[in-house]
Amino acid sequence: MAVGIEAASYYVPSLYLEIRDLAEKRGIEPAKLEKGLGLHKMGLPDVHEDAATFAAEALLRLIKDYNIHPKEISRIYLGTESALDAAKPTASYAMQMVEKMLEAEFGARVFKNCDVVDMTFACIGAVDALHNAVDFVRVNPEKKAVVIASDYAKYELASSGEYTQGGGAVAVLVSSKPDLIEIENNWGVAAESVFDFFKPRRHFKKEDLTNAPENFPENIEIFTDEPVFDGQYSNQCYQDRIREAYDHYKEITGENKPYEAWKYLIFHLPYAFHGKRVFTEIYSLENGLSYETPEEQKAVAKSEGYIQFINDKIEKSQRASSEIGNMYTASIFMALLSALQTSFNDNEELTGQQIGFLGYGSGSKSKVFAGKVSENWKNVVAKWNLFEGLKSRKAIDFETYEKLHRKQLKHSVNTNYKGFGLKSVELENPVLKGARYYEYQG
Ligand SMILES: CC(C)(COP(=O)([O-])OP(=O)([O-])OC[C@H]1O[C@@H](n2cnc3c(N)ncnc32)[C@H](O)[C@@H]1OP(=O)([O-])[O-])[C@@H](O)C(=O)NCCC(=O)NCCSC(=O)C[C@@](C)(O)CC(=O)[O-]
Repeated sequence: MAVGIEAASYYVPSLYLEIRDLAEKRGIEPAKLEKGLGLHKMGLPDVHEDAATFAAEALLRLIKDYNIHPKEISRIYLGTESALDAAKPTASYAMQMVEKMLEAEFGARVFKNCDVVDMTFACIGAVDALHNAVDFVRVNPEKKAVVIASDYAKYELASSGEYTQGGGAVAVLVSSKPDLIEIENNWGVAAESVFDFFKPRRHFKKEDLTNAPENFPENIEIFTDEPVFDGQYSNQCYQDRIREAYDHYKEITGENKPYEAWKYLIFHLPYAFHGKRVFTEIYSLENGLSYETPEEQKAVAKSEGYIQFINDKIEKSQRASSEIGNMYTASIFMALLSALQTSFNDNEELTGQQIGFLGYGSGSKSKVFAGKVSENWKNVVAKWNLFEGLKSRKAIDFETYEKLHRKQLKHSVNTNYKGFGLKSVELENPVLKGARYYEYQG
């Protein structure tokens, strides 16, 4: 039975900063960011936006654009690492926002019987959600599930992660009528617990710990919005995990060089050029090329064969990432949208083509799997207008960016915005302290 993605939609935050402006202010050569990492713009949430509003926007668009009856949705699985609360799922906030918008047409609490949950494993959480949703539909072919990937990738100012920031959401409808892409049931998996990138949630105090060792510092403050990370080590973990998951995929499928059959290779993209930079290892192993020394690795990356391979199989998936930045869980889904939108715009025919996916989440895990493009794919893509949509965002200057980052702005940059927005956070009432309230501004 065919199971996969029937429909897809996305939301990108309404503001952006030109990467050149950041490079200039931080004293970084713009060519390093543009030509080395493939960065052009950095997508940024306005004051009223967060992972919940991104998710709600993408979900509402999915329902409206494809005329989905919301009661047909049995499950909403949200992959995120930008959770707004450690207990109440971000999916529940998104669900409530969308329910309110649908009330006039479908009545109150349209998702009353919908199974809603968050899944977290850094950037691979939404691939896990997809994996689970696909399994769910395989067992229940008459049912449908929505997977949402929603995140805000925020790093410390002036850190090496700063220029890779971004955000947004992608929502997909998973069913046994996969009009966009059928997902095959072969999942290469590789996991290892490492500290390449993580977000410790507590402010540690020695007095709070019953068994604190003698040398435990009196008070450690760790802020939670921004990750603790080691950039080059995270690159290495990513490269190791995808190699292991790719090997596992080969073991499961018995295929020899699976990537050769893939029309596109869709990676988790922490920045646009990451996939093409790390795939050199698998490419070398598959083609019997030496990959030991840095010189040999450079030679593979610069070889005519590899450059042709990138142009054919990876480049189109990078385009949206260059304009948005890291979307964490949503990056791999956006890379798929980017490749399909480009093929659509170029009038290419993709029906029946196989697409390979290489997901990664820090901490760490990779999943490698494949899908087959369906006959109706163009009808699904026709709703996106991805690159046109990106043009409607508003550019901000560097000073505004820094204030936004430091949470120093009291009002939205786009006062006349249209869409979901955070209206208030309860600070006084002890039984509601921290509750977040959202409204739609039409
Ligand atoms: C990603 C890094 C490590 C990059 O770190 P970096 O130090 O900014 O850059 P680099 O030195 O690794 O690479 C710069 C590239 O620019 C080139 N370059 C240099 N100068 C020029 C010039 N003038 N003209 C043209 N090119 C130039 C240079 O040659 C090189 O290209 P190469 O040749 O190696 O391919 C950093 O940005 C970082 O720490 N980011 C945050 C962590 C991260 O994104 N890690 C990625 C892997 S882990 C992951 O993907 C998971 C994650 C992060 O999404 C989180 C999750 O799972 O939740």
